[in-house]
Amino acid sequence: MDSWGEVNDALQDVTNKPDEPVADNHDDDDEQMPAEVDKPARNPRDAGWTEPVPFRYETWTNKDFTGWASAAARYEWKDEYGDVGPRNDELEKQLFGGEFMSRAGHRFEDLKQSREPEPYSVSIESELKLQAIATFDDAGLHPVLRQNLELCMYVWPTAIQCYTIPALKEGRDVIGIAQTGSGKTGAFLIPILSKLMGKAKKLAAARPNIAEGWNPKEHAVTAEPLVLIVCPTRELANQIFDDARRLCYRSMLRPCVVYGGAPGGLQREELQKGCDILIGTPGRILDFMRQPRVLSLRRVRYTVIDEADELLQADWEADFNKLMAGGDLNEDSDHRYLMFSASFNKDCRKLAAKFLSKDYVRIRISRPGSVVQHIHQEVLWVDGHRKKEALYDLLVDLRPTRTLIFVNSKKDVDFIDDYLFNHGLPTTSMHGDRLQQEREDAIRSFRTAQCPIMITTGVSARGLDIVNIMHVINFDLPRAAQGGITEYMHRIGRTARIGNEGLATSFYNDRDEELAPDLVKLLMESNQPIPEFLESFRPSEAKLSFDDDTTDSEAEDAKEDNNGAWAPDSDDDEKGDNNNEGDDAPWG
Ligand SMILES: Nc1ncnc2c1ncn2[C@@H]1O[C@H](COP(=O)(O)OP(=O)(O)OP(=O)(O)O)[C@@H](O)[C@H]1O
Repeated sequence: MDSWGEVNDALQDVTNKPDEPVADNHDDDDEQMPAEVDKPARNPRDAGWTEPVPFRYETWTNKDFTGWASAAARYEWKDEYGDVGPRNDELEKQLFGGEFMSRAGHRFEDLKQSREPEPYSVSIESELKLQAIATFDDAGLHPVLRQNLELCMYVWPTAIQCYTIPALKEGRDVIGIAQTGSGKTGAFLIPILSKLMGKAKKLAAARPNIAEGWNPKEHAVTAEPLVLIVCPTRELANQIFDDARRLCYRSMLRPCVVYGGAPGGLQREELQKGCDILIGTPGRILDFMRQPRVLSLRRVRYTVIDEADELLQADWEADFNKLMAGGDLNEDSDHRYLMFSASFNKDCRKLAAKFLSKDYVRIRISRPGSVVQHIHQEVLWVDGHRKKEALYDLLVDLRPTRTLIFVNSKKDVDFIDDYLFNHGLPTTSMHGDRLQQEREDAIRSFRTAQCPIMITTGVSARGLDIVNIMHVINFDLPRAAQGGITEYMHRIGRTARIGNEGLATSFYNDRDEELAPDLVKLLMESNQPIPEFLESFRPSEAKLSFDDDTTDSEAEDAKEDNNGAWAPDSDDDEKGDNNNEGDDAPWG
């Protein structure tokens, strides 16, 4: 897309205005898709879209299939290596050579720490005087890790990395909050792996010398990871595993990933080859914890909870406690806990504090729950009965670009996918009822742009980092039960990552009114246009207020501080905005 003006013209063609009402015969509770209306006119090929590609049943349903994401190649250490392993050109190409890795965009400057004035607010809560690093060279990183950052083409640290790296160096527990796509994964992986690389030989459990051959019956060991990273979805676990494979390159640290839906046997075998960094979804980690000969958490030094506010929800308390207690088996008191997310309200903060040491450091870059400025947000009025035609029009009117479409139910994912596919658009789709092989195929074909349009539920709202998603479409806006405005923020954060720009278009009609007040505040905060039909939801008070993790004393201070850009909304404090009872249970 060349100009946002061009985008705007296309968007105007799509919407029907609320002042020209079209009869909407939908029962409010009826989530059924409407019957097909007019056939779309333009051909996707004329619009430049590639041919649709069907799901590869023969490949993915082959019982001998071994191409699971969890089996991806990683650097295998040999006993005879000294401190650094030799290069492996083939693997290096696979790990770093990809055109499918996100690269820093032209707005990356906005994410850096040392700009005056900074384009975001920074709040550090700690009795430590935390000295942010300005460059990776300031950070005293292990040389192998430093080289791996170069291979990743990370030139400058982002603000959350600038503060988290020294906090971990000081040996503190951390809550890290920063906007979507601002490098939070690196913020925990870089300092942890750098610290461990120097000591891996001393700390890590014994493992087989795989280079001499691998026979599970003879060589299998119990996995005793030094790092446990827990996250809510399988796709996110795989993505963190990919980052860990890159950053562990040429070191003896061996990452593994475990998640539901994929063969447990294959994952067990990888664990039994030795595992220093374990990434996974809670359900599968707990499964392996019940097999003490396969997995023991007694050596864990770092437990990281990614998307922590999602995993801290009350529904998951029992499992969460078990996971955290598993790590406590480490008799050594030197065990750090870290929690990260782009959203964190006050309730989460209270819960989180129960698991962290008293002197934990809280690092907040920008307001928790805020949206990066380089997402262009558009809200269009589209009546329920013509949403799918509007979606088609939008897709063929804009220049083809990688597009992620969110709907609120699994049934509608299937429906919209069929509709667009049958009208010649190159779609794929994913939701929590799909077989794991279908999920992995969908992500792969979306990532490689074989199918540049993916339709999905909230299961893809958090964490997913796919290069060049230029457009996120909320076919349905999230309901309160699906996380409301927090979910909206995570969904649209799949575009405009690491300093790139992107567009988020949301279809709105009177069934979305419950979201309107929060949506308007978020649009105002991020300097986005407010459409006419949302004008009446503008807050009456001049200063915007939000439900975030600010404490009562900070709230008082903020009320007194008339210069502040934002302040907490004490009325909202009790609400808890993360009740994600949505469509897909996060625990894989
Ligand atoms: N310092 C850096 N320089 C360049 N690219 C980076 C840097 N740090 C991270 N990245 C890249 O930025 C992208 C986004 O990072 P990441 O997925 O960690 O974001 P996030 O803050 O966790 O987002 P979300 O809240 O959506 O989970 C990734 O592709 C990552 O490789």
